[in-house]
Amino acid sequence: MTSIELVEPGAERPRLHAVEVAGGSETDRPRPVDRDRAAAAVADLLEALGRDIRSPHLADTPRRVADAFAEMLTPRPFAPTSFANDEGYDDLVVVAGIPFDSLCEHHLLPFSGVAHVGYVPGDRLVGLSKLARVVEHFARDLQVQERLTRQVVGWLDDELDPRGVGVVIEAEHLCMSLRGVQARGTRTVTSAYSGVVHDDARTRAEFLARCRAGGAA
Ligand SMILES: Nc1nc2c(ncn2[C@@H]2O[C@H](COP(=O)(O)OP(=O)(O)OP(=O)(O)O)[C@@H](O)[C@H]2O)c(=O)[nH]1
Ligand SMILES: [Zn+2]
Repeated sequence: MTSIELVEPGAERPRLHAVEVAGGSETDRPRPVDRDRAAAAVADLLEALGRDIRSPHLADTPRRVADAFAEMLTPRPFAPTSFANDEGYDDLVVVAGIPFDSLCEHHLLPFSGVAHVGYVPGDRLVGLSKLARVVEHFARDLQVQERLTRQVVGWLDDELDPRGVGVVIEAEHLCMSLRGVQARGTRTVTSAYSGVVHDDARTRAEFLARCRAGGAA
């Protein structure tokens, strides 16, 4: 079982084993946030954008922005505890409507929405809150929605060895609504499945029905 040490916002990012399983590697591992350097870069950015960084209104802005990004890129630590499935529960467990915020790796703008996470247990169950915590763990990174979706599936497969996993994520990307195409209100829906949720159409349909019951369209 993986355990996560306590970290300060902006300290070296804790990595769950599934990151390596689901596509990352030691070479992609982010370095700790250097807040002084980040603040200096924000000051440069403001100047490049034609703003007067000597203005008293902007005096603390570089530091605030550096702190905000450090916070948004640092998940809260958690211990992904699991326990024996003594009763032999063999149906879907679904936590629907888990709210999350992430940062698009293309524009550094937020994308936010809900994740629906389900699995069919094997020998182990996981604490329900951990399904929300693992979404946050992978969301607090520079992301694309497809990778986030697959990382949550990979983590559950790796951690629990369940009979199957399903994850659906619905989000609005501010880079699509505030700028560029300015398609306000559009939602991107991604999904990833493994095991019986992938292979068995009835199990997948039941998972999607429970997602809808939990708020999915
Ligand atoms: N597949 C995927 N694309 C994303 C995600 N977040 C943002 N994007 C897209 O990434 C693309 C980047 O496209 P580029 O053409 O390089 O950048 P751009 O000129 O800013 O594109 P526009 O947004 O169309 O103005 C855009 O189409 C975004 O909508 C994501 O999570 N998944
Ligand atoms: Zn974007």
